[in-house]
Amino acid sequence: MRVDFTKMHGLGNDFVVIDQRARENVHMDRALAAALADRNTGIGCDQVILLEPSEVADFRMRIFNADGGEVEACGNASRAIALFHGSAARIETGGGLLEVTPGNGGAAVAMGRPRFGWEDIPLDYAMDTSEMPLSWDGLERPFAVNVGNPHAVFFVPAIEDVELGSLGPTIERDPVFPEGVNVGVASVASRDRISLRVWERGAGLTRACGTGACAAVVAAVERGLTDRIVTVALPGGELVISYDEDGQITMRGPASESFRGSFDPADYGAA
Ligand SMILES: N[C@@H](CCC[C@H](N)C(=O)O)C(=O)O
Repeated sequence: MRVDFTKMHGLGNDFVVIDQRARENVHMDRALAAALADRNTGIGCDQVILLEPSEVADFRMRIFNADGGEVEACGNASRAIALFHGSAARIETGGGLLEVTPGNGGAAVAMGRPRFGWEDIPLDYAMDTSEMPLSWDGLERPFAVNVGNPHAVFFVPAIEDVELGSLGPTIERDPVFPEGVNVGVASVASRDRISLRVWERGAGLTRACGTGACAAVVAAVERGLTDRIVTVALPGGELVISYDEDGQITMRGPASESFRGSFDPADYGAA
């Protein structure tokens, strides 16, 4: 049995998309997702995305990180799926309902409202999430926020000076984050522009992270560092994030498709 997939991209974040809205083609689990995502022996991607029917929205999007773990949200994949679907849609995710509108070579995504409670991130114990009283090798006092998935954002003078490749995994797996965390380092260039690098939970250093961009802007606005509409420059390109007075986050940016193919799950160890 062969399973069709589409390779999609959002600013260098890349996805293997499997559409199971009409019927289930494959049972996805941690081992199969990790095997498909492997860049040496699999198709290669940052996240495997599964589309399924939904009872509460137009369809459901499931997200598996490159390590195979299933997670709640993926901003860049949301734009890619808007493009794949081809028209405006409401999408059910583990992190909440998203509204996507394709256009201008990408999409706008209404990402919902951020959550700031320590139990919502989640953290292991109560503390001020807007300035966590912790540090890791000079990276200190992150802003923790859940934008559908958990993020810790550190504001630093220069993002390229941070050893994110070694500090990222340490912070991601610190017991203070019982479900792990995505780690962002951000620098504020002006009231409407920041630069950002992200170590993604379960995927490592990626060229862009859409939810990371949302988290960084929410953190910057809440700390009074920027206005509410901010261009976020990531290694893979730019996103525009707005965080309105009502607390709603909207992400705008590009997405693309590169190729379609098929695979036999048995070649990746699936029964
Ligand atoms: N690439 C993403 C985020 C994917 C999930 C994340 N690694 C997590 O574990 O929460 C994005 O564009 O938001």
